[in-house]
Amino acid sequence: MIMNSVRRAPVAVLIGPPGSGKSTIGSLLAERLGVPFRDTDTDVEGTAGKPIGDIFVEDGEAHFRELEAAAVRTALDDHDGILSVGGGAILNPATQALLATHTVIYLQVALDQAVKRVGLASARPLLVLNPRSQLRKLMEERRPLYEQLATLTFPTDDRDPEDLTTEIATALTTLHPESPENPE
Ligand SMILES: Nc1ncnc2c1ncn2[C@@H]1O[C@H](COP(=O)(O)OP(=O)(O)OP(=O)(O)O)[C@@H](O)[C@H]1O
Ligand SMILES: O=C(O)C1=C[C@@H](O)[C@@H](O)[C@H](O)C1
Ligand SMILES: [Mg+2]
Repeated sequence: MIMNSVRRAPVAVLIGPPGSGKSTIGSLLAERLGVPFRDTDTDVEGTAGKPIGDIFVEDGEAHFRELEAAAVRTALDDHDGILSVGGGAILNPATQALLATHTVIYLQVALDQAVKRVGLASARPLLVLNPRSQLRKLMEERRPLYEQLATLTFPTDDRDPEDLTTEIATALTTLHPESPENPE
């Protein structure tokens, strides 16, 4: 018997700047759709055996970006749920090319809200010194890439995470009505 291998691919890949809610909304969305959730930041930490902050300090950002590109490539091949990628993963040209063949959800956030949100969350090595100006700079640099790669875009400012998750789940069901996670 010859069996063709079935391609596994994420239901959707979440992109956006730090604090846009990729990890938070990604996890809620996966739960809502009954599929697994994966976050490449967590995969990179697993591979390196240490937190992202330590990778930046001990090995440098360039090494982190190599681990990140490999983690994204593996997850895109291997994961059939919701995938969140690190905020800067879209800077890598090979990753950009891979994402062009997937359903990509861009979570938008305004600078003010991103600053408040990252202030509440765990350490982010790129935002240790003057988080507001660092965030502004990276958001301005990356915005065109996020926009170019997005299949669907959702503003997240002043949105309740559960309500936003409902809106995204509905949009995904409309986009892919035949998917197994969307039974009639
Ligand atoms: N829609 C939202 N409204 C209010 N707070 C939110 C929303 N989405 C996320 N948050 C909060 O913002 C913080 C950052 O969210 P999260 O870690 O999900 O962002 P991220 O995009 O994964 O960031 P990073 O790129 O650094 O991994 C968390 O404390 C989270 O609870
Ligand atoms: O925006 C970025 O460049 C980053 C975002 C985080 O998700 C982590 O991937 C890391 O802190 C770098
Ligand atoms: Mg995250």
